[in-house]
Amino acid sequence: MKYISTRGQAPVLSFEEAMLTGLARDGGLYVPETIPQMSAPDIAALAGLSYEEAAFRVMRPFVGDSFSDDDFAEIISRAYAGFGHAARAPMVQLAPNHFLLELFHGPTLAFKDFAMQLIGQLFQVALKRRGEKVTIVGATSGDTGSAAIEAFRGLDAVDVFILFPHGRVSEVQRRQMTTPAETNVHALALDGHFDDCQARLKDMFNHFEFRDEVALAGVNSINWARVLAQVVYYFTSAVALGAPQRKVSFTVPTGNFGDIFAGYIARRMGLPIETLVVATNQNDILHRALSGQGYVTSGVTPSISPSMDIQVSSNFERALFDAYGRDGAAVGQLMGELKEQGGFRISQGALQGLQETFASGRASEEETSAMIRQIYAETGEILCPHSAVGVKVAREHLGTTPMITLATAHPAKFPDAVEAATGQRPPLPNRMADLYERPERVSRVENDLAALEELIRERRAV
Ligand SMILES: Cc1ncc(COP(=O)(O)O)c(C=O)c1O
Ligand SMILES: N[C@@H](CCOP(=O)(O)O)C(=O)O
Repeated sequence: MKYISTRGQAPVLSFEEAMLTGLARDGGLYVPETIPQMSAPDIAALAGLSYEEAAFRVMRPFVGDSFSDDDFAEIISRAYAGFGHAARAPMVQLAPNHFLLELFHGPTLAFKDFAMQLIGQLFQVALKRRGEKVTIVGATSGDTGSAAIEAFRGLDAVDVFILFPHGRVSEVQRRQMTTPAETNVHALALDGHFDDCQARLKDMFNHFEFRDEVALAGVNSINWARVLAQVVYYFTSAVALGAPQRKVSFTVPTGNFGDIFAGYIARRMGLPIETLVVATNQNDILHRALSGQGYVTSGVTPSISPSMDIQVSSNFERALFDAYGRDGAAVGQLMGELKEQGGFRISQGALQGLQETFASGRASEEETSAMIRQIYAETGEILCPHSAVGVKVAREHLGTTPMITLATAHPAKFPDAVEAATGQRPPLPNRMADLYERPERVSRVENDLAALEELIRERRAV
């Protein structure tokens, strides 16, 4: 199995190389050269398996000879052992044709744990085998950072630096990043918003001298392995509702387009997904783009679903690559226009291709809050604001095909927004009950590439 860059100019890599490389050296994102297929009998055979067994079958073809069957099975088993629900990704029914896929039972209470716990294990095995050490730098709007820190804390072969937008993550998210005591973990509060954090991260990858000096690695959804791990729960949930005999649709609260892109990969593998609905908050660049208004950035507005306060949606590049017939030069040109002019027009043919798979919708702040309140009143389920954005948009797309909305975070990560909507303050799980008492360790940093690189050089121990 080989991986190629969306810009067509970087070396072709194996799964392990692509995982350890992160951003391609031409600035693009790695994608599989071909998408492995699962036949209807293959999909049907997932019914009744444990999450781990299903994960092995879905992901195995993408891994090639980077890991043996035994190693890969062991890695998967360790990755999900710490989840707080036997099903890992349980589903509840919200309405006759509408289901909620709860992806928040991992150690940091967000869907990011599904991928981050896995790549934590994959990195450990790969780095040990190679005798290498790396410096992981991550950009987060709140959840990726805490999941990465949890997955990599205390590991000898890794230093982890997480850039988060100062004052724009919830207190729980911040404390999850700033309270771990392990010295290989560094939380950096950047003066700016998430797009600034992600832009500086990509700048570091594109600054080869720095990248090579510190052995830079990335665990954002830049990293293909992150996307791959998220493909699994599309299969397990669809099969639970009758796939492959029965089609399903998904609505995905979306920011960086990684989670929904995993659904797109599941569909390309053969899973009968009718529609993938992109649900955005008021930072709605993806909804505007998919509605034919061009992909035009307009500044980030803080919202009650802060993890989705994103305007430069990294993985949309992967979708564009396919929509433009896998033409790396065309993608490179669009990304150049994005950088220089703040946006680009999507060609009619590419837009049509995207619209065959993706629908979209947005939720305002008031609509998000009202949806948390309404679902609590109707079902007793307390949604986090991101999941509420999803449910609101999903309800506008309900039809005869069962709809699965992804619940991407636990409501206790956003207690203020939830309490304002429902009057209920969701408690943290017992294992995190002292989070507010733990001492914090964080550095405030400027949005300045040279200063960030200097800080990382000084602090890294590996
Ligand atoms: C809770 C939550 N929901 C939704 C999203 C959006 O996911 P993606 O960036 O993969 O589109 C994020 C951030 O990634 C998140 O943390
Ligand atoms: N919402 C994310 C943003 C980063 O997304 P990623 O999937 O590319 O890591 C977050 O919580 O940090």
